[in-house]
Amino acid sequence: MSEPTLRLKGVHTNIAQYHILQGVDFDVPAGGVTMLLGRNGVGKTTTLRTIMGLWRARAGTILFEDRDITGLATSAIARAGIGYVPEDMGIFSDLTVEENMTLAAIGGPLDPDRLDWLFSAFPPLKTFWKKEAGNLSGGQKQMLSIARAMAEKRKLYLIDEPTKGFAPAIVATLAGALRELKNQGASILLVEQNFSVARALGDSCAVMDDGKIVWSGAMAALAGDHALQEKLMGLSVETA
Ligand SMILES: Nc1ncnc2c1ncn2[C@@H]1O[C@H](COP(=O)(O)OP(=O)(O)OP(=O)(O)O)[C@@H](O)[C@H]1O
Repeated sequence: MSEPTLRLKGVHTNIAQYHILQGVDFDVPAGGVTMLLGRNGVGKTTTLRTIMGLWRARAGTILFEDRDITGLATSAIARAGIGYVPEDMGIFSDLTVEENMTLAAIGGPLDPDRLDWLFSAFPPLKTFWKKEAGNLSGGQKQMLSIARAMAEKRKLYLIDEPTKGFAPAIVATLAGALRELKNQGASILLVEQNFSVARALGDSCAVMDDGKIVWSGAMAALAGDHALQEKLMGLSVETA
């Protein structure tokens, strides 16, 4: 396996008095999709937020391309080359789609070729370019949220439950865009409860329980072992 793009070593995070991450260790290989799976409430979102510096690790190390990013400001982590799609989408409802996209491009103006690609992946963004984001449907808001993280080429994308609650056609559009991003050579760390999407997109996989990684390996190995899925993730996995 190639050198990891991201490495977490013994990461502990507290939220208020609660000890949520209890020594998280895993690697995200360079290129391809790493799934972060596990039951509800085991710490997946907290892991992504800790990587982005939105929660502070109180112990442990986070290395991005061999650089220690633990303790850096979120803006510095983004500038280092990590894009983040939060579970709550993080878009500005009062601003237009265009303004949302323009603000997301932290390095300068939007690249026209990049924008053309995003329009082909997410056609509603072109249709509603001058409209307020608050007027978009839920699926279109999610497209905007993902497109914002993709507004500039990044080395690593952290994406939190992008398909949650959406109809199959929207799920297919979102998954198709993530596949294209992967085919462009990006590294993606993806939290996803829809096991069909996880199986279709994932190359490697880390499974969390109770604030720790309890299994890691090839996605194909987990996808082919129903007893292991049941043991690690129980009934929270949608196998449809
Ligand atoms: N702001 C907060 N204040 C207090 N506890 C929190 C807060 N955010 C998360 N937690 C707790 O931290 C634990 C881990 O939550 P987290 O959102 O990381 O889990 P998750 O694996 O992403 O779950 P889900 O699939 O439900 O999003 C949960 O017990 C949750 O209740």
